[in-house]
Amino acid sequence: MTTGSTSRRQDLHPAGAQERGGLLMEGVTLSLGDGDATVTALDDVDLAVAAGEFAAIVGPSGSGKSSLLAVAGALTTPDAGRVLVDGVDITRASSREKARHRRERIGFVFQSGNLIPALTALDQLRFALDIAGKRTGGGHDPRELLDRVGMGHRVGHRPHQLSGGERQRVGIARALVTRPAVLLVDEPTAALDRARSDDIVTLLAHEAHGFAVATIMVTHDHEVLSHCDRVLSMVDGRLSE
Ligand SMILES: Nc1ncnc2c1ncn2[C@@H]1O[C@H](COP(=O)(O)OP(=O)(O)OP(=O)(O)O)[C@@H](O)[C@H]1O
Repeated sequence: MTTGSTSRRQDLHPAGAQERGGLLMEGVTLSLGDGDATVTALDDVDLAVAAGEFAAIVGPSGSGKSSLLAVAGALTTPDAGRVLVDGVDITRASSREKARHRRERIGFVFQSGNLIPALTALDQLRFALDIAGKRTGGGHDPRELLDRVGMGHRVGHRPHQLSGGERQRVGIARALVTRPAVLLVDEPTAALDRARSDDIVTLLAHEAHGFAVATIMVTHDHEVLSHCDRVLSMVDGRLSE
């Protein structure tokens, strides 16, 4: 773990990474609920995650971590502030454009893979490419990517034929196959034991650096933080280093 000094960040960037914009959030504020029940889920949040950087966000339950991922992923529009993904302001986009940004520029990894039950590992990735309009170009080769994440021997398996760690590997490959600029990861180790949790977070760090993806992982698992380049804390909707 480092504090993310400039020199370290530059060291982490593979060639070409500087051409990508990563994630930038400026003055992001989000209120949820109505009337007396209104909660400030995000309170003037500033965050810059560079291409190829792997940042973790920790904080107590209800502090705003999921809200931050939702705003960064163009799922929720903030009340104020702006969010740039690879240089594009997603807060000003129409619903249709937001959906396109999500498909083309943003990858999501959930707690336990969230794979489609009927599809093989290979088809999970092909389907993601289809949805992003990248089946014939612009994405990674699905077989090569599955091989890279250690799943080359399981391409024909469906989710129920895979272990929890294997499902998570396929979920990570699926999120990366479209070559997103930003990868948003929500509690990826919640369903895994210690050894598999370390494997999965090591893989995320490797791919964030190798593919120059700005990666944000929300986690309650403090044991995996040593694999991250930066750790940020969220308390009452405010983010601090
Ligand atoms: N749809 C909603 N309507 C009203 N308040 C909400 C809504 N969603 C979340 N909140 C509130 O916003 C705040 C931030 O919630 P958020 O889910 O972002 O926290 P979190 O840090 O992800 O929590 P956890 O670690 O438990 O998942 C909390 O006070 C929560 O109760």
